[in-house]
Amino acid sequence: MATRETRKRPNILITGTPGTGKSTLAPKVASNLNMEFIDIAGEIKKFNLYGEYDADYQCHVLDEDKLLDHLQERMDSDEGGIVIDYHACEFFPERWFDLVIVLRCDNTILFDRLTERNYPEKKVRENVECEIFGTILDEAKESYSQEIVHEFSNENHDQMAENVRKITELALKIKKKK
Ligand SMILES: Nc1ncnc2c1ncn2[C@@H]1O[C@H](COP(=O)(O)OP(=O)(O)O)[C@@H](O)[C@H]1O
Repeated sequence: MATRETRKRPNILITGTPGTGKSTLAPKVASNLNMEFIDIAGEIKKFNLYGEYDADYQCHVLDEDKLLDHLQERMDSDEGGIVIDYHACEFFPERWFDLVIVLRCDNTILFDRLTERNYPEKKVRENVECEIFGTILDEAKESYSQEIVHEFSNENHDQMAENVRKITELALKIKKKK
């Protein structure tokens, strides 16, 4: 079972409210660092890692234990070098990550992005409120050591390019440390 001290290459979690740009940015970071990107949302669907059906939101609910079991072998490997993105972070084992990146976005920009996805009005509102309250950032700070949590605004393409550069730099610094 690898730790931050034993892992050959860093594992990176990109998190943030839905719509903050995780699935756009994470593959770019992985490619920049020649690391593996795991598409969590895709794997949940492909391997049916669901629990019960939520009638309110008319969708299946993730079974977190099934997801953790599914990821464990790769995430506990001494190799490391994995980038994942997910809109929650508190249920992953703290030992899995060397960097936790929380993407942020102005709530009006986020509102437009989520509306464009045709989310139901209730789901748009709840996600925008979550971003206003900084819920994901709070979860990250409560779940991981402060020094590995970084918050980046991700509102336009210049910021995305700058964020890819900064995250790459942070990851390479960790690699050099070993
Ligand atoms: N930095 C950015 N600047 C402008 N648009 C962005 C940026 N990041 C993502 N987007 C756009 O915002 C929408 C949501 O991005 P996405 O990566 O799907 O978010 P998430 O994976 O966090 O839900 C997409 O239409 C995407 O093209």
